[in-house]
Amino acid sequence: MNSNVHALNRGTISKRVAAGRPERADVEAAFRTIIRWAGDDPERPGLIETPARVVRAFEEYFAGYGQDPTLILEKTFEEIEGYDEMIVLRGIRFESHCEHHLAPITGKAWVAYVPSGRVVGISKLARLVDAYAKRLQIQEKMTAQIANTIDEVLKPQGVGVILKATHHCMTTRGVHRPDTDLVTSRMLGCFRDNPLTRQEFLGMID
Ligand SMILES: Nc1nc2c(ncn2[C@@H]2O[C@H](COP(=O)(O)OP(=O)(O)OP(=O)(O)O)[C@@H](O)[C@H]2O)c(=O)[nH]1
Ligand SMILES: [Zn+2]
Repeated sequence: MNSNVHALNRGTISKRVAAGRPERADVEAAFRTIIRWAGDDPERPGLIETPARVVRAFEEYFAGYGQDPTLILEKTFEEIEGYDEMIVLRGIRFESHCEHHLAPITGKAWVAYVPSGRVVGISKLARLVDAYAKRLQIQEKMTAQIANTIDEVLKPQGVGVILKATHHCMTTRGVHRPDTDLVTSRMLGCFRDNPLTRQEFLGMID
C-alpha cells in the first residue's frame, strides 16, 4: 500500500493531500460551477449563500479526515475484575458517504469485542464508528477499518463488527431499489475462530 493511502486509512491526512488542500473560496467557487451546470443561477437570492452552506455541510460529512481513530481508543480501564466476556454496543447509528457517488450511506453498526485485561469507555466505540463514517467510504472498507483499529489498539481476544446500511446511490438513483440494505461483517480472533462466539454475537443483531 502506498504511504498516502496508508495515511488516509490510519486516519491522518497525508502530507501530500494536506499540502494540496484547496482554499475554502475555491471550493465555494466549485459549487457555484455545479449550480450553473445543473441549470440554475448561483447569484439568485435563494442560492447566493448555498456554496458557503454546502462547504460547512461537507466539513461535517468529512470530519473524520481530521481524526486519528487510534487516539479515540487511547484511554483504557483495567480495573475490571478479570472480566473476559463479550462486550457489545448495538445499533450505533451512522451516516457516511459513498466514494463512488458522494451519496449518503445511512445505517447501524454493531461493535463487539472480548477484552484482554482492559476495556474502553463505550462512547469511544461510537466515536470510532464516526471517525471512519465521516469520510468517503465503501461499506466493506469501513467495516474492516473499525475492526482492525480495535484489534490493533486494544489487542483483545477477538473483535466482531457488523454494519447494516442503506446506500442512497442505490435507493434514490441508478438501479432504484429503495428497500435494500447491505450487511457486512468483519470477525477477528475468537469471533473468527470460535463458532459459538460468532453465534452469540450474531444472535444480538436485529
Ligand atoms: N461493494 C460496494 N459497492 C458499493 C458501495 N457503495 C456503492 N457501491 C456500488 O458501487 C458501484 C459503482 O459502479 P459503477 O458502475 O462504477 O457506477 P454507476 O454507473 O453509477 O453504477 P450504478 O449505481 O449501477 O448506476 C455501484 O454498483 C454501487 O452500487 C459499497 O459500499 N460497497
Ligand atoms: Zn454510491
